[in-house]
Formats: sequence, C-alpha cells, structure tokens
Amino acid sequence: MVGYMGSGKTTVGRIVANHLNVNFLDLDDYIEEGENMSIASIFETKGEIYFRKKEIEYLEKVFSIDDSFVLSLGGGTPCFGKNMELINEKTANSFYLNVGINELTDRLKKEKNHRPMISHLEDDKLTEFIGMHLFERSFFYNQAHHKIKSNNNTPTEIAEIIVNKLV
Ligand SMILES: Nc1ncnc2c1ncn2[C@@H]1O[C@H](COP(=O)(O)OP(=O)(O)O)[C@@H](O)[C@H]1O
Ligand SMILES: O=C(O)C1=C[C@@H](OP(=O)(O)O)[C@@H](O)[C@H](O)C1
Ligand SMILES: [Mg+2]
Repeated sequence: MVGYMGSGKTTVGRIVANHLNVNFLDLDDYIEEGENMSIASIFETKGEIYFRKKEIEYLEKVFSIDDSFVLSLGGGTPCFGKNMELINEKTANSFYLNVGINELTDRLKKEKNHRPMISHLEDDKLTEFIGMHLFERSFFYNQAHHKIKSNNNTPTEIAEIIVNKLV
C-alpha cells in the first residue's frame, strides 16, 4: 500500500491481509520495533535524513522475509532513493490509495501529533502544505501498479476492491 499520510494504508492494508489470510506488516511499525523508538522520537532526536536511511534499510529487510504478506508503507517511503523501483520489483501488485487534498486534510487534522512531517503545522496551513507535498510526491505514487480512488469509500469497501484485483 502506497499513498500520502492519512490515505488509509495502515487501515486498509490490515483488512486486505485479513481477507487474504496472510500476515500484515506496516513499515512504520517494523521500524519502531527494530529501533525500539517511535517514529516521532526518531525524527525528533535523529532527524529526517536518519529516518529516511533507516526506512530504506528496513524496506530492504522486509523484502528479504520469505513469506506472503500485505505491506503498508509510510507516506514518504516511495519518494526516496530507489525505493519505488524496489517496491515494484518486489511485488506485482503495488496499490496507490489516491485520496484528495480536502479529505486528507480532514483526516490528518485529527491525527497530526504522531506524524512529524505535519505536527508543527497549524490547522489552517495544513491544506496548502498537503497540496504542495502531494503534488511533489504524486510522481512516485503514480508509478504503483494499481491506482485506487479512495475518497468516498469505507476502508472495508476499498479493501474489497483491492482483494478483487488480486483473486
Ligand atoms: N476510507 C476511509 N474513510 C474514512 N476514514 C479513513 C479511511 N481510511 C482511513 N481512514 C482514517 O484515516 C486515518 C488515517 O488512516 P491510516 O490508515 O493511519 O493512514 P496511513 O497509514 O495512510 O497514514 C485513520 O483515522 C483512519 O481511521
Ligand atoms: O509521509 C511521510 O513522510 C511519513 C509518513 C508516515 O507514515 P503514514 O503515511 O502511515 O502516516 C511515517 O512514515 C513518517 O511519519 C513519515
Ligand atoms: Mg500508516
């Protein structure tokens, strides 16, 4: 699962894994467990560049697991180094959860705190930031094999659309 913060990667990925009866892995959780630190503390104490290096390292590590699983990435994962190339090489089915700026703003207003890329922003600056940031990142997200419009459906409905593309 690929897409902007708040697009539902973690929520939808978990449901898809459940439907397919395979393990679910969230790259952020995997990093937090491996580093024994929250993503927010990694950003705060070591900075974003350190996080991005770790993110590449854990992405490579996760792809060395010899098992079937659904993987939800962080919003920035596809946008650094050669990550998107690696993602598409390692899976035949990458999904971009495509959600519009206003819906993302509504969702993220409620949960800025554990997302260090936006936690410093006032609510009234959020839409503008997301608009610019999404524009920059869309180049990478759009390289996913499947693009799923995810604005007006529940996570369960989106998971069903995804499962139907896989079976
Ligand atoms: N399809 C959806 N409709 C409404 N809210 C959603 C949907 N998908 C996710 N959410 C909500 O949006 C927030 C962010 O979801 P999350 O799965 O953490 O996104 P991501 O992992 O892409 O950052 C959560 O509060 C989640 O419940
Ligand atoms: O977009 C980003 O740069 C980030 C997204 C986060 O994941 P979610 O997209 O699951 O919030 C997490 O990896 C980190 O806070 C950085
Ligand atoms: Mg997530």
